[in-house]
Amino acid sequence: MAEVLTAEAVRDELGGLADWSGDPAGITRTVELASFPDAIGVVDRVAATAEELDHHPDMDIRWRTVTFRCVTHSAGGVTRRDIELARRIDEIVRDA
Ligand SMILES: C[C@H](O)[C@H](O)[C@H]1CNC2=NC(N)=NC(=O)C2=N1
Repeated sequence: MAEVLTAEAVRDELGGLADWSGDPAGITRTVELASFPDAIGVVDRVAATAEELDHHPDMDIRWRTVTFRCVTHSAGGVTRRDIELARRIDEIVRDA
């Protein structure tokens, strides 16, 4: 099973993930899209990537604002898999 990162390791990784915040309990990013359909489009693309990685973010949709939370539920905290997922979410948001 993937190991939960230390607080220091999460802080280091967040240095490369400027739009994310959090700690070993979870990392989050909130994004406001231009419209509700745009928000759903982003969620749909993130869902496809999550299936590809077999690693799934929590996603909270409020009209055109989406909050992503990455935590490895089976490990009980943030692992490298969450950092990779966050990077992939950033790519999808960048292209939206
Ligand atoms: C069998 C499969 O790998 C697991 O159920 C995966 C699926 N996606 C997951 N996603 C997340 N975020 N945490 C998990 O523990 C997790 N477990």
